[in-house]
Amino acid sequence: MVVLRGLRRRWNAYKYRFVPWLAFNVRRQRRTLRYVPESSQDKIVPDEIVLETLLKVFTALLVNDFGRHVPALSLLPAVGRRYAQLRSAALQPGAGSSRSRQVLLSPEEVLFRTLGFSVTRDRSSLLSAGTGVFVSKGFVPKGALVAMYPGTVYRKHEPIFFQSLGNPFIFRCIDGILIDGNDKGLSRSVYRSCSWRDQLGPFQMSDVSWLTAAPQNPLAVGQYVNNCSYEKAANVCYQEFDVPRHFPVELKQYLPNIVYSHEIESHLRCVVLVTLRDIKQGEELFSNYYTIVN
Ligand SMILES: C[S@@+](CC[C@H](N)C(=O)[O-])C[C@H]1O[C@@H](n2cnc3c(N)ncnc32)[C@H](O)[C@@H]1O
Repeated sequence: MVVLRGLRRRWNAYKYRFVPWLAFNVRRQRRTLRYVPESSQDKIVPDEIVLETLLKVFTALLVNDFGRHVPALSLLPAVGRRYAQLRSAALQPGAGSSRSRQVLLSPEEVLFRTLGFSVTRDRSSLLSAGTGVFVSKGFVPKGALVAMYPGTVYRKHEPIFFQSLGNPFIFRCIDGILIDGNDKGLSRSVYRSCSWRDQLGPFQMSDVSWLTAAPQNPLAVGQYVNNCSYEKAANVCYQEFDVPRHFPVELKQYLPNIVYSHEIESHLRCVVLVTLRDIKQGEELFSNYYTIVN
């Protein structure tokens, strides 16, 4: 009996890393476990709002990190001019005093000043669930973008077998696209290598800092959100977002996703986490691992 219970506990902790089990259950349970009604294909947050939110946060991060970007920005005059406009808009009276804006703030503080909350990783409130993600400051209203799911983006036929072994961070989109959000081992090396491959002169086309303990994009912690349970209902949900081609090149350095290969022209797939209800400071985020809105 004790042995059986032990085995069951180990399986419950392991099954989310077992890709065939995940694939089977996503397909089988999509109908019953989705938080959006079957009749509705609408996203909880429209794409335009997701884009607007990302642009707002990324611009604030760029403005805050001004010194580091001056050499790169001066190489592309058009981008430099756009950046100068963004910066002066951000420094206008009413957008915070210019003196306080000159000080380099932590990314979490920039997020708090921009969206009214910040999120961080910490020990989960669930026993033996490892790390989780918490609203560390402020308040997140229902229907807001609260985090991003970082990682390498694989299309169906692309080789992910070795990266997937014992990997609990593989996220499956409804159309079969996979996102590997593991910040360790082979997954980490693949992400870094793709990121170097895509670098455009001084411009990074993606953010590699989510692989560290101090991500420069503070939203890029969604891979650490734990699964809901009877006691802890889901308060966030996954939503797919394709990055439009016109996304500003100077802001791509904050995107925590990269495509594994460039075989065909396609949009970069991101997955964002959006809130299902108001979430207060100190609360942990919980998702349903089978809930995706495409
Ligand atoms: C994507 S990871 C989430 C981050 C993880 N907590 C960590 O510290 O790395 C998924 C893994 O977290 C653990 N986990 C997630 N939700 C859980 C829950 N409700 N109860 C127990 N463990 C959970 C399982 O080990 C699962 O394989």
